[in-house]
Amino acid sequence: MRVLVALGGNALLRRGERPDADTQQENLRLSVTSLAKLAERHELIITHGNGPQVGVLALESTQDPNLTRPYPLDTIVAETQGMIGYWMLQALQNALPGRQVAALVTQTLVSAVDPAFEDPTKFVGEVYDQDEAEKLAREYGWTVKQDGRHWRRVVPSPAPQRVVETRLIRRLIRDDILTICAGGGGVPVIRNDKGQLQGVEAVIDKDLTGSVLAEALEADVFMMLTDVPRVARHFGTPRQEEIAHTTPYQLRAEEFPAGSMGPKVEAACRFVETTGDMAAIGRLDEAGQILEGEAGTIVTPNATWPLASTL
Ligand SMILES: Nc1ncnc2c1ncn2[C@@H]1O[C@H](COP(=O)(O)OP(=O)(O)O)[C@@H](O)[C@H]1O
Ligand SMILES: NC(=O)OP(=O)(O)O
Repeated sequence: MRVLVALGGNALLRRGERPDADTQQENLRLSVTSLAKLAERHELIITHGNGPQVGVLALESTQDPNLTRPYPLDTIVAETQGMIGYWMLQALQNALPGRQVAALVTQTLVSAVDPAFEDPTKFVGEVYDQDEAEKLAREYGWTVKQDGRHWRRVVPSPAPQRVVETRLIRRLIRDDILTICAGGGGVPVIRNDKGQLQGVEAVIDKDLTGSVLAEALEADVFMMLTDVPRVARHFGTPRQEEIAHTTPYQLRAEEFPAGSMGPKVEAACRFVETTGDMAAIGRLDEAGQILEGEAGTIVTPNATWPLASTL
């Protein structure tokens, strides 16, 4: 089976950990164990988040006295693809000796007039208390918003339209190369009035890009791996109820938070509605069971649809 996996932030950083390189590399070394098992049996394409890392590099660039202006976000997303791509490449090569692995810098097309440019929603970087966040916003011209109990910087997050390097990725898959791509949702680009690719200041949601890429690559399964076992109704309340199997129709009747489960549910619905194939959301260490339909939240076109693993 062809499986596109979108790897959540906790594979790199657990809650409360400092974003040091060695911490993230060690976390990834453990995280790739379950991916390596999948890669032995399936055609795997891997994408990953970059929200915390974009924030670290953007702040570093903002505070660099040698720069006339901070590096733009498209450049910083490319930096995170290189950095996280390198960590993942090495972890996977060490877990799968002899296997060819590639980590690509890839771009994702967005619309230049996407309304998201006027309304930043994507959380990046560290969490602050309200006073500190507002001070940084004044100092650096950031927009900050509340994220649960904390405050964080937000940046525009336009809708992904297409991964520019889709054909190249397809060729790598055909050659049995385990490919890491579209990291951090991809470097956001538009086509300018001369028809040329040009970077824009944004961070695209990796799950939404994952869904677009999974469709373009004709993946059988689109799997989003995070730190909760299943999507839940009434999450975080005494009425919490985990969802084992559902459909886009049922999911669209519920509400999920914009900064976390919302984009995952939307990405799952879009993939299933467009392709008629299976999407899933669950824990990284249960990836194998999720593919068998024994863990995670499985999303299929209808309630009686056969699981991908039984086809
Ligand atoms: N209805 C829900 N069901 C399950 N988890 C939810 C729900 N609503 C919000 N969440 C939160 O969403 C988080 C996963 O989203 P996020 O942290 O953005 O993922 P990642 O960084 O792993 O891609 C979970 O850790 C959980 O706290
Ligand atoms: N780009 C992106 O969606 O990153 P996170 O998943 O880390 O927020």
